Amino acid sequence: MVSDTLASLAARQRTAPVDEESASRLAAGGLELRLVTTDDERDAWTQSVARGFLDTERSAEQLAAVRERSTYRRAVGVYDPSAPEPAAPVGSVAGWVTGLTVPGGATLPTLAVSSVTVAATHHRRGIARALVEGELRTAAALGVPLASLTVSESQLYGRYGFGAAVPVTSWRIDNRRAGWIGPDPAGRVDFVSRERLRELAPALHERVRPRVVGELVLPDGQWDTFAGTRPDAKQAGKIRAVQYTDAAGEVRGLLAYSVDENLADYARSTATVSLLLADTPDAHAALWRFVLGLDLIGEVRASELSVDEPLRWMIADQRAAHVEVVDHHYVRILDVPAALEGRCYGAPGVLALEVTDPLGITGGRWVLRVDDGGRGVVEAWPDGAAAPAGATAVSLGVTELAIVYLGGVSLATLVAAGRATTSDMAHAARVLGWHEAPRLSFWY
Ligand SMILES: CC(=O)SCCNC(=O)CCNC(=O)[C@H](O)C(C)(C)COP(=O)(O)OP(=O)(O)OC[C@H]1O[C@@H](n2cnc3c(N)ncnc32)[C@H](O)[C@@H]1OP(=O)(O)O
Repeated sequence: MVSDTLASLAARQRTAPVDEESASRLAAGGLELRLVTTDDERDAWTQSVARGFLDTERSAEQLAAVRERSTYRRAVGVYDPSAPEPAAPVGSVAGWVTGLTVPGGATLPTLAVSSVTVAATHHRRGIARALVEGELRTAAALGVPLASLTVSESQLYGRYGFGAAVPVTSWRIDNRRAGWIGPDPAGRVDFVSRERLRELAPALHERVRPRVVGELVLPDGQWDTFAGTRPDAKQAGKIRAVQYTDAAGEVRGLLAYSVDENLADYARSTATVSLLLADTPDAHAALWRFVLGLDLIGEVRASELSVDEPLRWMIADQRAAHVEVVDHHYVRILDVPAALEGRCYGAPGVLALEVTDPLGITGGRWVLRVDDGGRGVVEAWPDGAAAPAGATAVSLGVTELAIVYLGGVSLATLVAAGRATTSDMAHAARVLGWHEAPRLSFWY
């Protein structure tokens, strides 16, 4: 459940004025930075975003569906008063405050950033930089400790302090070859309607999400995308929905997949899993077992799975699966002490941290003391003061701190890559590490 703090931060972020520094930087180039408020502005903004993401012009029905489902998001546009159609923004960004699961199971507020586009007529003039930096400063000023996003291109966001904290895997499985050696759970698997999947998924996700580091509280409207229940959904009828019910009669898992026929060899068609939500190991195993056993299917595809996905250990022939690791969920720390105190740690110890932030939002020096239970307390470490006796020194950029923040990448790896330094690599890596790989199961 979204806490009151999260809801109140989200409400304040939605209506906060645009960042003055970015507004004046853009004004110097003859451009205006504005919040999108009216329906007409929202529709024009949505059309610009669709074009920016190589999509088709939106129909009236699609615009209405977007309007109805995006009230939780703040939308900001950049306008060019000298353009022939000045009401159409030349730059866009959306952002909303939601919850991110961090090591230890706490849900911390994060500014989810999306829909960053700049018209091809106006690109490479600093518009995206002004939009992203402005939204980060606005969220930081409100006290939001983190920001996060998923990306179209990997090299765009490191310059703003975002780090690829949650790598995930994409799978292509030769299901005939794989061979099931996992469990055969006692519950039952049934096809259900997409509407039923839509109805059950939000509560099931909120049961699972606090246990999975890296997952976000999902805006309600996104479930319509998974279930194909938006009025404007494309090819919604391709989505097949399945539920797993345990022996006690409780629904513990949901699966959505679609099939593409192989016209050259019908018996080697492809099934693509778009959602596999499991509350128990039994539900997880039963749904994978079901999908790998589908008739007429020669390949099963799935993406946004953990780098440590247990499926690997439920198939007899691991080489039947081609697994690719991809960068997926990027995190930006906006408040180092709040972020560090929000998570738990892999081992006790004292770290003396020097963090640099090129945007000047949250760089500085802190001492992190982690107790035997893995809880961390952060103290200021003033410039010029010596580090506490016995502390392990760690020096890194805010991007690198974000990369290790969720425990998905070891500090030892970043040291080996020349992106961080420490006086005791093994100890610092153990403290900052976490026992489970993080995951984010969707794009936003
Ligand atoms: C969270 C999300 O929404 S991810 C989606 C990102 N958007 C897209 O992929 C849609 C298509 N692309 C676009 O709309 C634009 O090209 C954008 C938004 C990526 C960039 O917008 P621009 O206004 O051209 O960027 P801007 O001029 O502010 O450049 C900022 C920096 O990013 C760099 N940059 C911009 N685009 C790219 C790119 N495609 N590849 C590498 N670097 C880039 C610039 O060189 C500049 O670097 P610097 O300031 O460190 O010297």
